[in-house]
Amino acid sequence: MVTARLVVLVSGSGTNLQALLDACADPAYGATVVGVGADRHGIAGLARAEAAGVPTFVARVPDFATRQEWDETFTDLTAAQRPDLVIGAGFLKLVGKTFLDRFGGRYVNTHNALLPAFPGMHGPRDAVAYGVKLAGATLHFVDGGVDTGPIIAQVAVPVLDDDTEDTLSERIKDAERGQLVDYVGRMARHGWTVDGRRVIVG
Ligand SMILES: Nc1nc2c(c(=O)[nH]1)N[C@@H](CN(C=O)c1ccc(C(=O)N[C@@H](CCC(=O)O)C(=O)O)cc1)CN2
Ligand SMILES: NCC(=O)N[C@@H]1O[C@H](COP(=O)([O-])[O-])[C@@H](O)[C@H]1O
Repeated sequence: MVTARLVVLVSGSGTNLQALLDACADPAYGATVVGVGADRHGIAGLARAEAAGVPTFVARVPDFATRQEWDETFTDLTAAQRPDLVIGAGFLKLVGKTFLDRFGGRYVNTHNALLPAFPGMHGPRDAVAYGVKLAGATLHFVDGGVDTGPIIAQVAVPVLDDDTEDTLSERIKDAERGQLVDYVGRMARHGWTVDGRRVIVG
């Protein structure tokens, strides 16, 4: 069976990455994590990759003279792993035109809000502050905007009266990991089509 090559991008604890690593241990899943990229050193996500024997790469924005130079280097480091799909899993850098010219249409991101509500860095915090009763996670293609690309899948969780940003974030992440594993596997095994903003997997 042909297996899809995944590069996963992380900035933090990497529990979504771990869920993908665990799923990929089964050959029937149809995908393999061939590289893990980050925008910072010293994060648990990189340690998880190293523990699994997966090559890692890091490029820090402050180490480059311009954001464009960072984007070009990050693109080259990602391309070196020859990914079929790039997965943003808690990756906290907006990528630029060079990256999107290379990987647009096969860069998917999991975001911890029900888009188009609450894009950006603080989905659960914004959901609690707004007072919504349903929150969740969105798997979407990445385009040139911030969390504006075509939506692949969404999963909802309740917001409880005593929720804080942290308790809601953990409830979302529990649901988000299952959705990510389910849909990345389906995309790897069956492919997908995009018609305008509508995404059909399989
Ligand atoms: N071009 C795009 N790149 C990325 C997107 C996207 O929609 N378009 N999604 C992100 C992930 N994301 C939320 O899901 C997200 C990540 C980062 C930011 C942001 O404003 N980052 C700042 C820096 C923040 C920091 O380092 O602490 C920045 O990039 O300068 C917003 C949304 C993946 N990439
Ligand atoms: N907008 C980007 C963003 O906030 N992403 C969120 O960061 C978490 C990473 O968790 P993890 O490192 O444990 O996988 C996830 O909930 C993801 O949606």
